Amino acid sequence: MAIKYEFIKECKQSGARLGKLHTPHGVIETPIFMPVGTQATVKAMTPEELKDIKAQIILSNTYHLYLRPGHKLIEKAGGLHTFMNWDRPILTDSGGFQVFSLGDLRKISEEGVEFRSHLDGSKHFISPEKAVEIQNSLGSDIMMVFDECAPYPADRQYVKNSLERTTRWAKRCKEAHKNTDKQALFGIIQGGMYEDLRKQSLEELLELDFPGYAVGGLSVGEPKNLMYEVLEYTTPFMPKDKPRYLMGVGSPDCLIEGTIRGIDMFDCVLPTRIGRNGTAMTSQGKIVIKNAIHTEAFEALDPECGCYTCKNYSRAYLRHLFKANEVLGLRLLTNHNLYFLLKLMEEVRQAIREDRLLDYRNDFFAKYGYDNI
Ligand SMILES: CNc1nc2c(CCc3ccc(C(F)(F)F)cc3)c3[nH]c(N)nc(=O)c3cc2[nH]1
Ligand SMILES: [Zn+2]
Repeated sequence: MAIKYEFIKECKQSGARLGKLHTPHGVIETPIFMPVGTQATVKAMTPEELKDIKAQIILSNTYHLYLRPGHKLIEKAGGLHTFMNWDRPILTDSGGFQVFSLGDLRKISEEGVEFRSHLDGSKHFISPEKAVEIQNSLGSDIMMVFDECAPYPADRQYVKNSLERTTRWAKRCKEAHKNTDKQALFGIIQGGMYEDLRKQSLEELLELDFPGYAVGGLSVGEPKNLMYEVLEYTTPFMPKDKPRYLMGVGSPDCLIEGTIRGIDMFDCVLPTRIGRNGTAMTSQGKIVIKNAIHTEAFEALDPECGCYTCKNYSRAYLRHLFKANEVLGLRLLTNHNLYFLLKLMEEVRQAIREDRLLDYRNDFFAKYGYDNI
């Protein structure tokens, strides 16, 4: 068995789940936030620094690594864990979302997707089988099926046709997946914002009996309340004894609201992306460090934060680094933002243990403000 999900308890106040995900590269406590490492690196962070802030699993990407440096090269290097010196769990996305959102899409057919590389415009073709082959070469602990993430908004007929093809592709991925004892393949539920189509997608994928399921097709520009609504009529029908991954979701409010609605795993580029352009998530809401008000602010970024950045540097220094375009600036802010979200999820897990996640949510928003990041 490549992975084993251990359900520990449900929060009496909110229905959120506490669990453990056992993988060949270690145990992951859920609910969990997964740092994004698109090109085999969580930008500006070394694996040791990721371990220091208690990152348990990171994400990487089939589409990017296939285009550069190539999955065959990484296979020759001994797989992605060896190549990037990360010996804890890795989850790879299948590339479907990236092809649709990054590549210059040529056309989708039953066979797969033809696209031009966003790097050099060269023509490529990814099929479900190819997406599985790439992830088998990378050796990730958790692989995702090749799916189509329908755009938002999209009309009902398009979404229905798309989810049905995604199910056929999921079946082909399962048949092409060789390394089942070491690598777990997760199904991805589509169906847009249509309750009956979500149910259809889930039922079709349940028949294929994946070890874990992701909720795809969300965080694609829809209002947050609509995303929450889709979760409310989808997660209750997902297997209780298997992990649930909400793809592309990671602002603080969504992590808490998603956990309350039964999600176990999250990812998001926000903490690393906004960290590189000088925005910090703090317990008092977000801070734009280049703002002049921080010029002579000699206090920590976040007085309540225990991270390396907040223990050793002032806002004035961080502002100076960003104004001077110094690399250390984005490293320190990335470190803080990742620590902030990982710490948030640790507090969420503790709140579930003590059956008080709704209270935790109210306290958090009272301080943080319900504005999103
Ligand atoms: C931002 N919103 C969003 N992101 C979405 C993603 C990408 C998630 C992802 C995975 C790995 C990485 C890596 F860079 F770290 F590798 C980066 C991002 C989706 N992925 C698939 N397969 N189906 C979906 O239906 C889907 C919906 C998504 N909404
Ligand atoms: Zn900090």
